[in-house]
Amino acid sequence: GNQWGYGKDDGPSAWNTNYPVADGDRQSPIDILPHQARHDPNLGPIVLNYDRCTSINIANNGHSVVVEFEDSDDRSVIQGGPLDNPYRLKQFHFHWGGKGCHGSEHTVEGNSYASELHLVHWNAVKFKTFGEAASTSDGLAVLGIFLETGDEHRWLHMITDALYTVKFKGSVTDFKGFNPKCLLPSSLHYWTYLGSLTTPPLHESVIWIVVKEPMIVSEKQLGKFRTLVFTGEEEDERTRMENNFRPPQLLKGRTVRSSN
Ligand SMILES: C[C@H](CNC(=O)c1ccc(S(N)(=O)=O)cc1)Cn1ccc2ccccc21
Ligand SMILES: [Zn+2]
Repeated sequence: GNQWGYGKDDGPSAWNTNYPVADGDRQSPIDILPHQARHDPNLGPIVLNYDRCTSINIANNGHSVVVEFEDSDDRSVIQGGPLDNPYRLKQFHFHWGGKGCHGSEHTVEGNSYASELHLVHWNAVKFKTFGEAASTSDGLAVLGIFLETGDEHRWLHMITDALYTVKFKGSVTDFKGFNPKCLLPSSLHYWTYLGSLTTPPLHESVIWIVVKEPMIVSEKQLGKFRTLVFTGEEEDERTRMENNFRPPQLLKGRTVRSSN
């Protein structure tokens, strides 16, 4: 099939071969210029109702580590801000760099963060399935949170302690009772713009909500993400999972709005 990755031959610069939308008009991520963002007083706060969220498993899909949620009802939704409907939490995952390098996808005035967390939600009011929402304009809302290195994050160990169970591509293990609300920074002020999935198939279906305040994690915690490998247990080469980020794409005239 359309094998893609983050290497020299199958990485972001080659994606447009199998996914021509890679050169489209609303691709993500982007470099955010705060002074050029339009402050919109009509942009209300983001509201997260995760209190009854149900995490199911944690998996290595060969591109990142993903925690999946039960999304058969509105038990965990995001609403408000730029969103006209509540969007259901489907999964969250991370993008990160190599040791001492940066690995966020969005950048701010050309500056990268160490990593970026994506909480992926879909519009179950307008669409019957995640797949349908993922391939239709504004079917998805992704909340992006930057990770910056500093003190240890008091709750991230719940994720990093499980990473050894999903070292290889294709591994999945139970991961119940985790509420990602514990990962969020204190302020949810954000930038928002219309964009895309940042990995193939790169569908232009995402309302991006990028939180301004980063969460702080320790270098040691971040290093545990790099113990994962892109490759399957049966493959002989072990390629460390790191630098799984797409670089910023052209804005092509889009407006980035800013909550207060
Ligand atoms: C498009 C989908 C696979 N891709 C994603 O779900 C996805 C989500 C978020 C991002 S990011 N980095 O922009 O936040 C990137 C890719 C395949 N797919 C199609 C139907 C479907 C049903 C269940 C699961 C996956 C499914
Ligand atoms: Zn992502």
